[in-house]
Amino acid sequence: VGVAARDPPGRHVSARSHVIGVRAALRGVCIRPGLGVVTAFPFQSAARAMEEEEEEARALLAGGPDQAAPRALPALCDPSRLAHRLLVLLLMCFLGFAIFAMIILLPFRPRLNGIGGESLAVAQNTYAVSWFKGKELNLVFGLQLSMARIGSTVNMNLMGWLYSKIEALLGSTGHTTLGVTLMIGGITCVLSLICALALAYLDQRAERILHKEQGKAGEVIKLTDVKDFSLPLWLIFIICVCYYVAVFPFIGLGKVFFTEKFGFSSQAASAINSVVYVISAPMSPVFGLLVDKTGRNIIWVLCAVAATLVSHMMLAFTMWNPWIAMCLLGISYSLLACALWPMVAFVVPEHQLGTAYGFMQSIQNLGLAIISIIAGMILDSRGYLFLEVFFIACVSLSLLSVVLLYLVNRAQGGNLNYSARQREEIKLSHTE
Ligand SMILES: C[C@H](NC(=O)[C@@H](N)CCCCN)C(=O)O
Repeated sequence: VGVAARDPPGRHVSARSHVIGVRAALRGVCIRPGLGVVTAFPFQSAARAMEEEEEEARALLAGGPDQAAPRALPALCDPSRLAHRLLVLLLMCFLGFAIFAMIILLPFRPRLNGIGGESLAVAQNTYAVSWFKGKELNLVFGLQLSMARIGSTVNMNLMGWLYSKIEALLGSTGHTTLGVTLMIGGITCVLSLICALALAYLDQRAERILHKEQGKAGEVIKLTDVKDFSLPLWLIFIICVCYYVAVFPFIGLGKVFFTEKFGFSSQAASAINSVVYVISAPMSPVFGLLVDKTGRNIIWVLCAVAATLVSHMMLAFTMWNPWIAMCLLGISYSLLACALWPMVAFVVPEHQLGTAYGFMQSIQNLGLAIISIIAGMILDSRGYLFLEVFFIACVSLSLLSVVLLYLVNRAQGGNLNYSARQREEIKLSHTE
């Protein structure tokens, strides 16, 4: 490769031409080092290949706005480099941090945060896949979840303090103090907005620079895409609904459960009830990294759902210290969130990702709305043991769906359970 080369008219060409020569050689062209004499075989197609390559080189060297830019850009501004992806990741995380910090303030917090939080989550998931698929996707989901949890925790701890400071400053309680506190909390949304705008700009810029294809022929986004969703995707949805209905509504009713069944004080019940989210903040990125390094998403989801089942059984049928069960729930929930949500990206084409994630959130929330009502009714009429048995049934259904997903994926030769090495090999073969 390193031989001196001259093009046919005798002009010296740059090192890039060596590469061009070698590429041409690979296409069936023989180059005689030093002389720049090219023997083509077959001549015409090789000459065409050379012409194409030289045209490409000229465009690059001439500094065409799109083609040349990525080579000249510093790492932080180059969308194909890790440094730039990390910048994008930072924006994605702060987008979630701020909005979830604010959501926790809303008077209708239990689910009604639908318009803001859930739509944001769809956008965040779609950005994550678009920027990190085939790279650090599970870790990115873990980090996003972690930042959302930190946002909520910071907020829960800060807002009471802020309210009392404003109360002391204004010398009164009531709506003015509450309004000012909420107003200050709302500033976090401005931070979110800035992150969202920056992300939108960087995303469009990357599309332009990297020539990411948008809306190829036939790739129109339609709501009716839903009817074409594959069986594995539907199973992912079922796992999601059946799993989350046994976690979020349980935490919603958990405080009373711990006071009534285990005789905890109100403060201790609050502490144990929040441990699931407290664990998920540091553990989600760790599990995300683990899933990235090992692959095998279905197996991790299976472990997470099975561990959740054990945790609910401990809470239902034993009087063991409930901290053990709740810590297990926290760990398994963090693992599930990192391994389950990124799987969607493996079973739908990129242009349907937003629809798929939107649909997943919708049915998750529909399930949560219905099950929360049913859970309340069971609690009122039958008490906590029945309620726990109900949650155990939901998790068991989720477990069954994971096993089905494993079998379907295997039968169809799907990629959901590939090891990290298999994924890497496939990526390399596509690059080649
Ligand atoms: C990752 C998973 N996300 C959800 O459940 C979404 N519905 C987003 C929730 C956003 C806050 N309402 C999770 O939080 O475990």
